[in-house]
Amino acid sequence: MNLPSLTFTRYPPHHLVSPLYSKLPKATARGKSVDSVAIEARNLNFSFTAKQTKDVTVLRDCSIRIPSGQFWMLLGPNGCGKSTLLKILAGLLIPTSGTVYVNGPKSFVFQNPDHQVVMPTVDSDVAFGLGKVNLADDEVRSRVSQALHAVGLSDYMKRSVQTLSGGQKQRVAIAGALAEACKVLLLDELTTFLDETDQVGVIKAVRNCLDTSEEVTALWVTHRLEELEYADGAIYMEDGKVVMHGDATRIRSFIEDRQSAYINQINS
Ligand SMILES: Nc1ncnc2c1ncn2[C@@H]1O[C@H](COP(=O)(O)OP(=O)(O)OP(=O)(O)O)[C@@H](O)[C@H]1O
Repeated sequence: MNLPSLTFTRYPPHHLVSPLYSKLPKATARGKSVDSVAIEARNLNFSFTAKQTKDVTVLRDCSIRIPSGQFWMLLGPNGCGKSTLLKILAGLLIPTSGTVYVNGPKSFVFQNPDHQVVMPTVDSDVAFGLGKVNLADDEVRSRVSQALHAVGLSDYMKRSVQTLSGGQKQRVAIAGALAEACKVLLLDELTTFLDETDQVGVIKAVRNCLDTSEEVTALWVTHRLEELEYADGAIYMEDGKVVMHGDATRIRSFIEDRQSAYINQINS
């Protein structure tokens, strides 16, 4: 794969970067040709520092690469470091060492749907982030309308956000990111608090955004193996390390084998 010239942020500044693993992902998905990278992290290490106790090492030498325009999922047991990795990619945490490149603008959507929406109506919430750029009213309306269409909420434009389900609120948050021409969506366990209908609605909305735009890339943290059917690729972590990286079907089988072995072990 020919890599574009990427501007990496290097942590700490003097750190020497080792080469990427050779078995990073294939550059094709769902018939799309993929010729650029949206997210790349090399040799990330991260520890939480605490005054009273020992530092907690959370990420150990993690390297990932996600091609542009693809929907990837990040899986692993509780506490393995998924959210920490996502927050580093979002720029919300600074790694102890390693390098990070994420195409911008990027947007982080949190787990709790009630933390996503800030304005009284759907259209005003989607337009909220556009307030910081100087756009004509027509352009704002057009972006809001296109973004709501992409997440399947065109008919909800004037609805009070208080009347939305959790999944609809997540979709409004995603629409807000799309209205701001977001290139990378970082999505942290969005389906955790949702019922089954809402779960499917949110994941299909993300899949649809990517299918209708070559420009948007998404990384989705989840515990639900069944969601992998929507993914172009996946990353599996354990204990702060990237254990597998690439084909979603292969990763699903790997995790299912791991779970069966664990169940057999506790039953024997
Ligand atoms: N602020 C913090 N200070 C110290 N340790 C933390 C802090 N935040 C998270 N951790 C620890 O870092 C580790 C990784 O947490 P993280 O939330 O990234 O895991 P996760 O894989 O997303 O877990 P889950 O699936 O349960 O959401 C855990 O052991 C957690 O206890």
